[in-house]
Amino acid sequence: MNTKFSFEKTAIDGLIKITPFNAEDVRGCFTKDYSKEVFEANGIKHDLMEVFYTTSHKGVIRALHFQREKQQPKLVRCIYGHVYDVVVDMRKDSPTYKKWLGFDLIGEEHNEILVPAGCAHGYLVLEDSIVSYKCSEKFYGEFDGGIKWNDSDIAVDWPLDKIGGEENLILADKDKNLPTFKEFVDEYGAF
Ligand SMILES: Cc1cn([C@H]2C[C@H](O)[C@@H](COP(=O)(O)OP(=O)(O)O[C@H]3O[C@@H](C)C(=O)[C@@H](O)[C@H]3O)O2)c(=O)[nH]c1=O
Repeated sequence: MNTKFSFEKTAIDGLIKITPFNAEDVRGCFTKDYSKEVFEANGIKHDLMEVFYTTSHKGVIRALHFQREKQQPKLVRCIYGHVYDVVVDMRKDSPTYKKWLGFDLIGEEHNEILVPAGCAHGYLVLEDSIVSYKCSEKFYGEFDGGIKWNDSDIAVDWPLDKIGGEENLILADKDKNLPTFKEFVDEYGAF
């Protein structure tokens, strides 16, 4: 069965849910998750600058990240496994400023999201996973930033029950030491 790309807007402006082109046959599945031409035909300009992948164990949280300057729009897909992916709108002029949305990104479903500039992004790994990123801005280490995954102002409802509780959480030291939303905004301002 062949299915075309489909694009679905979300409550956060510029955050789009995408079902890629998939063709299944007796061998398995062919997936095309980015096409400049198809994206542009659907009103989405996303020129690739960098592509990278992260491999994570069940229980990892990588969150909530952004670049303080030159923010990176990114197309995010779990190519293997299952993650609960979260996007937080950090744009002060946005009607959904401080709102978060969560999505199950599942390898077998091939679904992906386009995270716009000005949003924080992260995920909880529900099964050992590989996540791919296709960014339209390059990585600037000096602007690497984020806010705490469990910030009380933002109050993301992470499904920690699906990893057997918070005691099973795996966090990098850098993510343990991120500022709160308020600390970040007090120092740098929102986007
Ligand atoms: C993101 C990134 C990291 N690095 C380096 C920095 C560091 O030495 C090593 C690991 O990077 P990190 O610990 O920042 O990886 P990680 O915590 O997985 O960072 C990622 O998290 C998710 C949620 C995102 O949305 C991404 O944009 C990115 O921020 O790789 C690059 O060289 N290029 C890159 O594009």
